[in-house]
Amino acid sequence: MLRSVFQRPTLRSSLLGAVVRKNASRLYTSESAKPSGTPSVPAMLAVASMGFAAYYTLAKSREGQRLPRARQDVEHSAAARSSIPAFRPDEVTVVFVLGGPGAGKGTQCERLKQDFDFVHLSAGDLLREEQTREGSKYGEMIKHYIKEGLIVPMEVTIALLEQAMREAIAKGNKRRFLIDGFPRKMDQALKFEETVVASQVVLYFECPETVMLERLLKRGESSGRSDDNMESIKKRFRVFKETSFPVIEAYEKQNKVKTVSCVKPVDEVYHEVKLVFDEMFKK
Ligand SMILES: Nc1ncnc2c1ncn2[C@@H]1O[C@H](COP(=O)(O)OP(=O)(O)OP(=O)(O)O)[C@@H](O)[C@H]1O
Ligand SMILES: O=c1ccn([C@@H]2O[C@H](COP(=O)(O)O)[C@@H](O)[C@H]2O)c(=O)[nH]1
Repeated sequence: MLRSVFQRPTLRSSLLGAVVRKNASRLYTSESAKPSGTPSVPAMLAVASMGFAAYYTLAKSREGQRLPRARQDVEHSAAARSSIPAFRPDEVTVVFVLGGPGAGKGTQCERLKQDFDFVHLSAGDLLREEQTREGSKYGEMIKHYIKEGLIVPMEVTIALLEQAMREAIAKGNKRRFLIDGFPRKMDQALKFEETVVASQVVLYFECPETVMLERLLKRGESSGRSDDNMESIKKRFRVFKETSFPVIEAYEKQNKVKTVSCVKPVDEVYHEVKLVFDEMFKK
């Protein structure tokens, strides 16, 4: 049974299938859970085309930087494919690493990648990199979303993740990925699994808000992150609780979640995490 450290969000559909149906009838933009009415058709079209344009321009702008990648690869990338995933799950392993802001996901991933030959891809890091990349059309938008603790349009994040995966495969033939801090919203989870690759397991770091708050404020003393301050942290907690935690619940219903408490010191948490990985990924 998945335990939430938060007050439980409004009861969501119990099966992922139900979530899919629910999401299909609702317009997802990038913003986190806000009470929404039925959007107008022009609004839906506008947002959909913005998302597509965002993805397309990002893919285009980075095309030249890619490691050997044929034109047909671009044409088969997420924007163009309808339902052909980029990778096969028997060739590429993806572990989603989820948990509240400051739970310790990045810290544990850094340990795991050393012991289990995984590539660690933090969605937040990729977005921050894109935010400061010279010439990026999305820098300002990403900056705003991060400061406000909102979820960047999924087309941008998925394109960055897919590209980073392709680069890791081309560079070192690495095929195991820890995707840290993604998916944060149900539509991202579904789109990633449909267009990139299905995940194998979800590692959920459970941590009370009080502990995360203390860690984030301490990290904020030196991180330079625009969102490691009380105002942004509160917003990030709310988005996690309302939008991201339901993703974990949905995966839990598929029996894909391994939960580890992140409250103890780093080494002790890692001991628990290693037990999970030893069982699943021992060479
Ligand atoms: N088990 C732990 N005990 C004490 N401090 C920890 C522990 N794990 C991580 N930290 C510290 O807490 C802070 C947040 O950790 P980390 O950056 O790994 O979290 P995160 O979940 O990746 O955060 P975010 O989602 O905001 O990127 C860091 O300063 C880290 O050094
Ligand atoms: O899939 C994602 C991941 C992250 N974001 C945005 O980045 C910040 C920071 O993420 P961390 O994982 O804490 O580094 C997050 O609050 C979001 O604004 C995103 O939009 N989508």
